[in-house]
Amino acid sequence: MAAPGRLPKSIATVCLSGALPDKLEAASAAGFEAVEIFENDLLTFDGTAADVRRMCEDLDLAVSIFQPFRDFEAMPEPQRTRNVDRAERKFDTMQALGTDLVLVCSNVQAAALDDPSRAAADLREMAERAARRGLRVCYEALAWGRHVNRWRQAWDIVRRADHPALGLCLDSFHTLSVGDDLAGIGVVVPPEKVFFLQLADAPRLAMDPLSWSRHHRLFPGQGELDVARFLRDLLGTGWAGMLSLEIFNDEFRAAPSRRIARDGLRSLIWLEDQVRRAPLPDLPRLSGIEFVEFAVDPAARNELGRFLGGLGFAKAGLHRSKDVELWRSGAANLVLNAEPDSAAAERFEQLGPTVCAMALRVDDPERVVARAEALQYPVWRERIGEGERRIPAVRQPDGTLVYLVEDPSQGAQPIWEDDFSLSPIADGPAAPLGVDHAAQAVAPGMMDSFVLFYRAVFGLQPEALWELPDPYGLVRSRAFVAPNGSVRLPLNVSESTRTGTGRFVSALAGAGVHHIAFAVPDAGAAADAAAARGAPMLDIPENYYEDLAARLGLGDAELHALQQRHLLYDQDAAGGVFRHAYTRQFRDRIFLEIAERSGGYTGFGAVNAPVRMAAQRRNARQGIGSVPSD
Ligand SMILES: O=C(O)c1ccc(O)c(O)c1
Ligand SMILES: [Mg+2]
Repeated sequence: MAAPGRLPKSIATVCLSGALPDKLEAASAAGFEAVEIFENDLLTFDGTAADVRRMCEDLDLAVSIFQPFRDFEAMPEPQRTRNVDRAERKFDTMQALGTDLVLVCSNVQAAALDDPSRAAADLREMAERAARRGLRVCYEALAWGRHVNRWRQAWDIVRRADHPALGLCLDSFHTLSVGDDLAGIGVVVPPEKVFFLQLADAPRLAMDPLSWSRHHRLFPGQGELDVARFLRDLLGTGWAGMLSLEIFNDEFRAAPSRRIARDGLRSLIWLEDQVRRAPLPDLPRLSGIEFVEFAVDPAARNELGRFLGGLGFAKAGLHRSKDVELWRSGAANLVLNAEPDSAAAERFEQLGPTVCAMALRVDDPERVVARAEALQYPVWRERIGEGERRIPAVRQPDGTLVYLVEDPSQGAQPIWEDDFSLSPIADGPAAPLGVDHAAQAVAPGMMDSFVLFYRAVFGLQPEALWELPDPYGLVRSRAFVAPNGSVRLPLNVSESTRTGTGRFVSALAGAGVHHIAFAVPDAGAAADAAAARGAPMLDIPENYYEDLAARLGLGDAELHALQQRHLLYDQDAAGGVFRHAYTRQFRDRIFLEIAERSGGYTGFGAVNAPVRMAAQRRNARQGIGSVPSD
């Protein structure tokens, strides 16, 4: 039974990959109370409807609905009579399945009559036949229905049919995709006549609703439709039924069903918070990336230390009880973790030197932990030594850790002082003000899991998607940004295994941070200092600067100053300017950036990414900057 406030939750089998038993197990393991049995999943199952019913019973799952029943209403004879026979046969199936509800979606046939009273009469007859067996029918307007494609039209027909066993099915996608909403629904539809509710989000795409719906639906919170408002409008009528997810998505169909099912449940928990039905602990107030942590062993640490030294990083502290070093430049912190028998060691054993974690500064770490746990994200607490601070972490969808540390600028004792013996270091010119952003490569099909994670746990907003041409394929990039701009996390994904992103993902069997940008007050001075230290900076071709001059009309002196330092440049419409430069790669797996923002620039220099990616490939071919990997 659902807790007070919470509503029971269901998921359509069509959302999940695998054979029907896999789908049911995944739904049950995630904690759903019910499943929509999608007819195709039954047709392709090698067993009877009664077998499905038993499986569901064993898994503690109710069958919330059987669907879809297509092209039923307002057909001319002889299809009309045939449809009634077809309905009786599906009622048999429903009874064997143990569900009392069937979904009829609006007719898409060219032969369908544009006659609401005929549609009403047909549905009334179906409802009457259903009622004789104790069954019920609900009617859904598909956004591409031949004559019925809005919920108000579907309601008009249900109202005319006037049968207690006939009600409405609402589906957020069909309503929101055509620019409609549920405003005012309470005035016309009694809440008890909404028999079923399907929830789906989607990205905004310029596409016909049918293709959009069949391939690109997402869980609530993963897309751009206002599903929360949709649900709020319905709850406002006093309706309190089951929340059911119905997502047709090509990536979901290919992904492990357990991850997708769990994301589905999380999306509904998040949505219940959005509509204040079952509030979660408040979102954190974020104030930056406190550190990025590398998994190393002593040898890799030496090599990585030399690489970091090029940007002015130096050892600034030693952990009191573990083989962990703090490297620092200005206000940017990097942790090099060689402690055996730790989460870092586990990652090092498998993947060699890589970023294994990052830490976000938040107002109250324990509240974030409570929020993450309520959303069923795993929480990690490393063992600690006497007198040391326990830093909790949440696991990202790829298994890497996000530590949560209290913001030292808000009066909290910096974690470094409890756990490290610190040795002061002298900062060079234009030392970092902090970590500007940390970019991650994610495996294809994982992006939407991250969208939900960052939005639901941290309240990060996904920015628009960039499509960046790498010499060997396309990289799609999307940044997640805190509302106050203090945390920026770009995520990159590539279907091609030959792009920089794709190679990183396959080499590292998943995902991780592959690029850390440090905010500097003056990119020119920082680049000069890096050059003086012999940092391996990425060469940028002359053509880039010629294009810059043509595109943005920069003066010769400014252009020369950029070119000399391998600096890239971008500006936005409001006059914000971005100057940045990259190092070559460390072992083909991580590179660093110095980044100067001015005039309120909020982007990442995405226009320059193709130039950077091509330069990285050129450098890699020339055998520079990429020490052979282990
Ligand atoms: O795409 C479809 O055909 C389809 C079927 C059933 C639904 O509930 C739906 O929203 C869409
Ligand atoms: Mg639907």
